[in-house]
Amino acid sequence: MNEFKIKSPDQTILDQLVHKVNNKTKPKGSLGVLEAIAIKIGVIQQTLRPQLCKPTIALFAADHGIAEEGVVNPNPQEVTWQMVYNFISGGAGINVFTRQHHIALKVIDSGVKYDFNNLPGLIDEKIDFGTKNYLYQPAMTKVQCEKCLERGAALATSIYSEGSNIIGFGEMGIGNTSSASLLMSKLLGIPIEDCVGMGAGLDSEGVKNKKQVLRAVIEKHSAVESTADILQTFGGFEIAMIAGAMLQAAELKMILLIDGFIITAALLVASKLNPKVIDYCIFSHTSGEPGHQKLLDYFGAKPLLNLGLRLGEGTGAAIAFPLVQSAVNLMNELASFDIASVSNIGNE
Ligand SMILES: Cc1cc2ncn([C@H]3O[C@H](COP(=O)(O)O)[C@@H](O)[C@H]3O)c2cc1C
Ligand SMILES: O=C(O)c1cccnc1
Repeated sequence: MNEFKIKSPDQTILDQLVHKVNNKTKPKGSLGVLEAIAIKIGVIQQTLRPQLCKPTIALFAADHGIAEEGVVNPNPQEVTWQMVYNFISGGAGINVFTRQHHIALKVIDSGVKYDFNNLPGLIDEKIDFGTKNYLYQPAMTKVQCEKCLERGAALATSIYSEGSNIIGFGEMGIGNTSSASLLMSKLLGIPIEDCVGMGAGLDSEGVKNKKQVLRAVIEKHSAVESTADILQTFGGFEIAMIAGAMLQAAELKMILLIDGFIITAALLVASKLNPKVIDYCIFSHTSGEPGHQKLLDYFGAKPLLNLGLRLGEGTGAAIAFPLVQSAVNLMNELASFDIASVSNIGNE
C-alpha cells in the first residue's frame, strides 16, 4: 500500500504571515476566522502571496450492500445511479453551487450498481457493482480496499497535474451515512447509537430501526480492530477512495476542503492512516447530521458555516469556497498601514 509520506508544513514563515495580516488597514484580528484561514494557506503554500488555482470538487459515487435491506436508508438504491446522471447533466445541488463559484466538478464512479456504459463525463473507477452487505460479511475484500485507496490517490494526482491546488470532496451513495456512522463508532470508540442520525430523511421510528440494524453489524464484526480492517469491513468504495485522495492531496500540499458527515468520516479514516493530513484541511460546514458535531469535536474543528445543510455531494465545500477565496484576497489585496498612509497607533 502507498505509504502517503505527508510532511507537516514548515512553520518558519508563520511570523511573517501574522505580521503581514496585522499590518493591514483594519483593527487587529477584525477579519476573524478569515485571517486564520489566510495564514493557514500561506503556511501550506510557504508564501506571503497565496493563490487558489483551479478549485475542483471530486464527487465519488458508489452503492452499499446494506441499502438492499431497505431499513437504514429512506430512499431506494437506484437513486445513486439516477443522481449520477443528474450530476452529469448538471441538475443536482452540487452543479448549482460549482457553477456559481466556477469550481470544476469531477464525477467518479467508484462502484455504483449500474452499468453506465462509458457515459461521457463520468470517470470510471468502478471497483464492483456495490459493496457486500456488512450485516453478513465485510463490505469489501482487502484487495478492493487497497485498490480504492490507490485509485483515489491517482485521481488526486491527476487533479493536481491539471493545475489545481485546492480540492473539495463530495459523495453520493444511498446508505452511506450508515457506513460513516459505523466507521466513526469503531475508530473513535463511540457507541453506534450516538453516531446515527436521519441520513437522507428517516423519521424517528426509522432512526430507531437504523440504530438496531447497525448495532447488529457492530456486534457481528466486534473483533475487527485495525484501521485498514475497519475500512474494509464497514466502508464504502467511495469513502475509501476519498480517504486515498485526501492522503495524496495532502502529500501534494493541496488545500483540502472538507464537506459534511460522510466526508469527515472519510477524513477520520485518512487521519488514522496518517494524522498529518489534518494540517491541510479547511472544514467548510457543520452538517445537520448529529454525528458530525462529534467528529468535528474530535478534530477540534470549527467549520466556516453552519447552515443546517445535510445533503452531501460536496455542497458545503462548494458553498464555503468563496470565503476561502476572500481569505486569500485579503492577504494579497488589503492595503497595509504604511502603503495607505493610515495611522497604526491603536493597532500596535
Ligand atoms: C435524491 C437524493 C440526492 C442526494 N444527494 C446526496 N444525498 C445524500 O444522501 C445519501 C446518504 O443518506 P442515506 O444514508 O440516508 O441514504 C448519500 O447519497 C448522500 O450523498 C442524496 C440523497 C437523495 C435521496
Ligand atoms: O452531512 C452529510 O454529508 C450528509 C448528511 C445526510 C445525508 N447525506 C449527507
